[in-house]
Amino acid sequence: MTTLTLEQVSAGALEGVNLELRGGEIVCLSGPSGSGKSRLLRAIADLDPHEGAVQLDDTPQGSVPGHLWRQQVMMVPVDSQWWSEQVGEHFQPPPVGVPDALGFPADVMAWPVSRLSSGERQRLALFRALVRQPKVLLLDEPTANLDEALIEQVEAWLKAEIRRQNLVVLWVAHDSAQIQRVADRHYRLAGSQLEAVHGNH
Ligand SMILES: Nc1ncnc2c1ncn2[C@@H]1O[C@H](COP(=O)(O)OP(=O)(O)OP(=O)(O)O)[C@@H](O)[C@H]1O
Repeated sequence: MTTLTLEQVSAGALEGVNLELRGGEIVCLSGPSGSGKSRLLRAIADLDPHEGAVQLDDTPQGSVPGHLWRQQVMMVPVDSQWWSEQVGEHFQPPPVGVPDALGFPADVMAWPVSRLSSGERQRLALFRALVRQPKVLLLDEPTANLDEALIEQVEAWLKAEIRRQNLVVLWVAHDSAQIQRVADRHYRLAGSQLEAVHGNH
């Protein structure tokens, strides 16, 4: 089973974070705006400098070039990046189909990226990350741009894929109802520390 280990990680205001995350388990992170949730995800993805050690199974983060690390430890930011004109050009090889839960018609791969709404971009960015089969998914508010009807549908799909692919998942969420539905563990950022939240989230 995949394990991601954080030992004495300090990034921004956060200090000395120790965490062990296991495949197939969803760990939610919450905390006030600006408390450092995205910054912690970026540190784990080797996108921001930090102190302390991050290790994926036996591989220390520093022993692998950043782009190769991120193939395994993949972050899906709230605002995803798109670099080609057509949606399908971001998927190599093109997927056989798009899961129904994401709510797209069959021709979505032929759509120009410029027509995508923020919610469509977010759903396609999640799909793009999952088809690349990383070992770790760092999800920054993955349903932030979705309407009520889609939130639970996308959540359920994500949850099923995470279990099926045994992914290690850190999921930043603000909505306590969502945390209740998806989290196996929940930590809140409080000042410079991560605080475990037990029972009723
Ligand atoms: N590269 C950086 N250098 C210096 N400060 C930064 C950097 N990136 C983020 N910050 C600051 O660190 C703090 C935490 O930012 P972060 O984006 O992690 O917050 P967040 O908890 O994800 O907030 P939100 O819920 O609003 O997205 C903020 O005050 C931000 O301005």
